[in-house]
Amino acid sequence: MVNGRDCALGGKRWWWWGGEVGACNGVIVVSGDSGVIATVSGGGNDDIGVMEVNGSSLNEKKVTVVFVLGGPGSGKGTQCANIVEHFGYTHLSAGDLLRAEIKSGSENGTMIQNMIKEGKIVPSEVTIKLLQRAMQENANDKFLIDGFPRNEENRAAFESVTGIVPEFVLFFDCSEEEMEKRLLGRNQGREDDNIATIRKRFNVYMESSLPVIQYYDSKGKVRKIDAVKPVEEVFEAVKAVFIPSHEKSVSSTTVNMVKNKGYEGLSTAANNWDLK
Ligand SMILES: Nc1ncnc2c1ncn2[C@@H]1O[C@H](COP(=O)(O)OP(=O)(O)OP(=O)(O)O)[C@@H](O)[C@H]1O
Ligand SMILES: Nc1ccn([C@@H]2O[C@H](COP(=O)(O)O)[C@@H](O)[C@H]2O)c(=O)n1
Repeated sequence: MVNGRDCALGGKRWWWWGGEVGACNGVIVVSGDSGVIATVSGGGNDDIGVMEVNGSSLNEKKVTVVFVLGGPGSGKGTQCANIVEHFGYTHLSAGDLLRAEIKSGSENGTMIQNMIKEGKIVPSEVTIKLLQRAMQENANDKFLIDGFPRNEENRAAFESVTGIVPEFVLFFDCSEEEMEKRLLGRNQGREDDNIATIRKRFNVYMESSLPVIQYYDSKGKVRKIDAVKPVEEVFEAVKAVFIPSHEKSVSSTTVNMVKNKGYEGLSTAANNWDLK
């Protein structure tokens, strides 16, 4: 599976990978299968990830993660931009991180480029490392992870390496016909937005990604959105998922007050509020 070692410490499980243990910044780490424990202070090497397993913690930072899934072209990136603006999340697109890795001249660049051209899924180890680094480098503690996990290997490896369980999974449900039309019209110069690669991406989505969505559905974590509708209508449905339930009930109360008692000053805002 993933390159790393784990061990019990203080009743918790810890995982580390990459670099030298002594270079890690102020975190307790474990030096391998023998269970030798080292407490490290000072130093600093961003390539090392140390996480508490079985808790949503990343380098001692508690994080909230929402996975954003759906077929290629279902509108994940478009809606993530809206969510960032309205709800203060940081958007991490696995595909964008992989494309940036190609541009950076990384040793994995050629392999990643070939996988993307073929619509295939890059090994989890590579993608998870990019996601971890992006979360560690960002001061925010709320992340939308878009286009990940793409298969069972992605899902299981992310969970065991980071210990992060998603808050929920936002699933954009869209017909293949509509997705194909959108991808062919996207016009962002992406090497994989051609009909041959699009077909391969659809096959990978059906065979490998849908089972992941089904897995989370069985855990009651999927929030399904009808993504065939226009952008604004899709976002109305997305908002209803992100607005905490207590806020919804407060606005519901407000609407009832407006309806029952005629609070005219509040009526426009309250009536425009989309209650779901
Ligand atoms: N609801 C919508 N209606 C019509 N067009 C849309 C809608 N949402 C997004 N689009 C357009 O469809 C194209 C694909 O959208 P987007 O890049 O957000 O999809 P995606 O799911 O992130 O794709 P990928 O998985 O390939 O990265 C873009 O050109 C975008 O402007
Ligand atoms: N978890 C992932 C996500 C993406 N890829 C590769 O990137 C391509 C483009 O992804 P988008 O989300 O930007 O459409 C995708 O087809 C894969 O080749 C991946 O390997 N693993």
